[in-house]
Amino acid sequence: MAPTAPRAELTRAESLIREVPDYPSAGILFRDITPLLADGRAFRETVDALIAPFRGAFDVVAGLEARGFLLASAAAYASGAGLMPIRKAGKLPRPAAHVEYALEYGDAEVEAHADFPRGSRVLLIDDVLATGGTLVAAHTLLGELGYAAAGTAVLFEIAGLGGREAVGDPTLHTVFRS
Ligand SMILES: O=P(O)(O)OC[C@H]1O[C@H](OP(=O)(O)OP(=O)(O)O)[C@H](O)[C@@H]1O
Ligand SMILES: Nc1ncnc2[nH]cnc12
Repeated sequence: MAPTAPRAELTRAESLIREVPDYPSAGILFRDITPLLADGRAFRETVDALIAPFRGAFDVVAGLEARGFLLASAAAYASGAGLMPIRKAGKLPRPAAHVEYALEYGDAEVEAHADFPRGSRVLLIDDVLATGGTLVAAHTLLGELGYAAAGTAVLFEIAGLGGREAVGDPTLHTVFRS
């Protein structure tokens, strides 16, 4: 696995995150990571930085639909771990667990298959932490499936919305924060 990039490289990657006011609704400052993903070097360095604290401590990477998939699949590939997609309700043919939750701009439901042995160590990855509703739901889902939380890694943490406190995971690692 690649070594973690120098801070200057990560600062450049962070500068690529675009702020979009009033999307998807009035009053929301949307953090758009697509320009960062469009830059191959920044994409690779941020994925490496996401998983660096958890090296050797997980068997599976779980990603939240949809933007979390982009990071989690790259992280799973880079680390040789399996990939667990946590999908919005109604997208999986044989969901084994289902959780409803609220996020910064709406409500949602997530589901997952039980394709890994109970006790598997799962690293949870998402792009943005806002209120924490999504990650709390994902942790509940992992618990219902009998998996062990190996850690939580997020690309961008929005401060001031209580997300870190809601998630309450001492391992929570965020590469960038507002
Ligand atoms: O901390 P929270 O308030 O829960 O918000 C964070 C979540 O919101 C976004 O997902 P969204 O459901 O908008 O899905 P998307 O990736 O399909 O855009 C983002 O990708 C996180 O998963
Ligand atoms: N402000 C925000 N920007 C991007 N994704 C989000 N998910 C929840 N709040 C968000």
